[in-house]
Amino acid sequence: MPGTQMDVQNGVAVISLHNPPVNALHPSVLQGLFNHLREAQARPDVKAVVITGANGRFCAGFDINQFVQASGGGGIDDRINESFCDLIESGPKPTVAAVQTMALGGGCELALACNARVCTPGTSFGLPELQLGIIPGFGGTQRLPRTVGLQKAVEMMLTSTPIKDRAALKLGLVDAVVPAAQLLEAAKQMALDIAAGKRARVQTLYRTDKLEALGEALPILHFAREQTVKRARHLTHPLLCLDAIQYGIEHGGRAGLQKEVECFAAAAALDTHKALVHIFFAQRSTKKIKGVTDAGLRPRPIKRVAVLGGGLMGSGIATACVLAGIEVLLKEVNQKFLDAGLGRIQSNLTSRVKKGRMTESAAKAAMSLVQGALDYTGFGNVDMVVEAAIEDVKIKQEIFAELERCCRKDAILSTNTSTINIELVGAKTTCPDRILGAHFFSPAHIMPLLEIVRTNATSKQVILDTLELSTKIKKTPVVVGNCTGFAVNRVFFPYTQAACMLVDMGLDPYRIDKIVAGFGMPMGPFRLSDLVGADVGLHVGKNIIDSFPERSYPARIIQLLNEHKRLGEKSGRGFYKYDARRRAAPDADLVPLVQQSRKDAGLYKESSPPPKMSDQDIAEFIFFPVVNEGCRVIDEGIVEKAADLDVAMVMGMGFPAFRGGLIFWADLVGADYICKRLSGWAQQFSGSPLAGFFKPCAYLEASARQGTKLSAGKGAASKL
Ligand SMILES: C[C@H](O)CC(=O)SCCNC(=O)CCNC(=O)[C@H](O)C(C)(C)COP(=O)(O)OP(=O)(O)OC[C@H]1O[C@@H](n2cnc3c(N)ncnc32)[C@H](O)[C@@H]1OP(=O)(O)O
Repeated sequence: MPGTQMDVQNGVAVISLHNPPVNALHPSVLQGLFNHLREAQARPDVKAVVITGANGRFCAGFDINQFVQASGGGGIDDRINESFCDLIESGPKPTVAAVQTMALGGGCELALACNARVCTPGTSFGLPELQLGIIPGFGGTQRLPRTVGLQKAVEMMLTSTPIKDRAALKLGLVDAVVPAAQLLEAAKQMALDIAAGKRARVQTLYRTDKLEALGEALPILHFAREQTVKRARHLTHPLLCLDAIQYGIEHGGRAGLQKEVECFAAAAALDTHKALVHIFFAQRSTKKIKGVTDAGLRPRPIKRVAVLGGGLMGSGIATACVLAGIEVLLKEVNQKFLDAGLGRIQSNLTSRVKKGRMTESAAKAAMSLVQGALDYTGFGNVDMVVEAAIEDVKIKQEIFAELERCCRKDAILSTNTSTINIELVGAKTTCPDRILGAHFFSPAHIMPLLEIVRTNATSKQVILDTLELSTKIKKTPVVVGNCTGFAVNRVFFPYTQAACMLVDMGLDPYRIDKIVAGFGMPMGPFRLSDLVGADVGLHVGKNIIDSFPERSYPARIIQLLNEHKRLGEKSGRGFYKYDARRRAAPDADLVPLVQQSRKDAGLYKESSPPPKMSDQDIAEFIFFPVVNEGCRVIDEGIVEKAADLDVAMVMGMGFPAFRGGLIFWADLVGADYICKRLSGWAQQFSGSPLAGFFKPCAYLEASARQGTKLSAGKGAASKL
């Protein structure tokens, strides 16, 4: 049961938070804390109080589960802030926080309310509430600026980025950093020193020495607001956070606390908060696979990986591995390609050094983990192979047959194919249980998602080991079933196809891109097509069309771009034209291609006006077919749960996290509405092959009819 414990020794009451694994502030922990504080403040044998966390961790903040269970901010109100002021910051006896490992969110706010803080090396301090769609609610908007200065506090809150012990010491967020074994003693001594008047008792809420003068503070806040509107124009809660900070600066910390409560409640009422909390838990639940992670197996460590192919993908995968300390054997077909592959890994590492993300010596150490190879010598030593050769079934089949001969009998054999059936890839082997897809997204050392594609034959152990690898190389894994496009590319195929259809219907591609970016995607479908390359688009599109001909729109414009060598960014022209710095601009030369595509499609006559469609119509025309395909993927069991698809869409395609992922968003819109709109378009195109593109699938229809949530999963919506 979550709670607190109190132990009084030599005049100091040590109160520890207990709620494994991260001592989150569950209401019963807060209740226990306040009860113990009241007791300690009243007891004559207590001179001072130390607050710490059990099991080597201080606290990761308010219990986020409460936001799911209780609506409207999980029951956070101004009574908690009053207790922080009256029992921790300004009670009769001084308080010191003894912090290990982490003080995040409410945990950091708790530490800030104490009169001093001591921590262990490596501890992180931060207020990451904004990443959950809320703002700090236990006084962080007031106490952090008064501790580290406004500029730094605003940066920490708006970016949700924690700082480490050394930086915290420099900024005055902690008073001392001591080894773990000395933490409690140091904190107790500091508390007694404050009680004895040997050390000043700091009540942060009333401090002004670290705050910039009003004339300096207001421009900082103004600039932060401008930047927020520019970078996160869909989000309100960062502005609410700035409102609370500003109010406190103008009216004092105590009034600021009141404003913080109001702003917190306003943020907590928004869908953004619900969506981001959903993503927080969904991201953690992708690692829990029924029948695999609960099967009592232990993951085998992967220390050596062979990567086949040193192209963009292979070199990115190799980079991700060496960054995690994994040895890599990079194989290429000839010395020239091998040198190019090694060069790419080196330049990935150099770029990290330039950005200050790693030291030169760390980059050198990482590069030393890579060994080049032109044949399969050395493959007998690897724990796993990731094949990233060209997308050709025959070549892949030969490679896998060779891998079975050269690798250990327990080595995992994976392919990074984005389109080819995994069973086909392994067809010429006798070890289907060791074969799976490890589908990385480009650039593989940066993109956070790893689709782990299992076939019916892939063993639990192999899936478990690959899950472990994903954690090691800092990727979020999503385990998916084997089908064309797997989860991400399959669900997203209607995205580009619907956008191309709109162009063929007479709409301007640049308007479409603007609307889709306005929806929250990092870029519109045409800008994305240019980034990926029209040649890649054509190749992937062909696979999709071959697999799902009854619901595909063969986008002629992509073919025309290929014919005219307008492959996108890499060739300087695609839907857009690009300058030397790869900045995109609309291109008038695209017009003849668009006209040709429209002529071929026969959906629009140049002499008539384009159809009248609002921005919302356009967004729905593009995203609702994507939802429809997502429903099929859930229904077919390609993903284990809808939340996995949400994570895959956010991390693989940049679907806005603040909308909670594809299916979470679709449920907010409503299955019934989506189904009606799709049926309307299917009707509009009835008699033409396009009707199939929009036809609602059985799962969506059943959800709409029965009023069940799309996220409820397979079986929830009976198709009868
Ligand atoms: C009023 C206040 O201002 C409001 C708040 O405090 S809101 C909360 C603010 N705090 C945060 O946002 C921190 C969220 N947590 C994290 O960033 C990371 O979990 C962490 C850095 C603490 C630990 O990361 P890591 O070691 O990779 O472990 P991770 O898998 O993320 O978490 C371990 C478990 O703790 C849970 N957890 C982490 N923080 C939690 C929290 N604040 N509440 C409830 N559960 C939490 C996770 O859900 C996970 O549970 P699981 O094992 O059942 O899946």
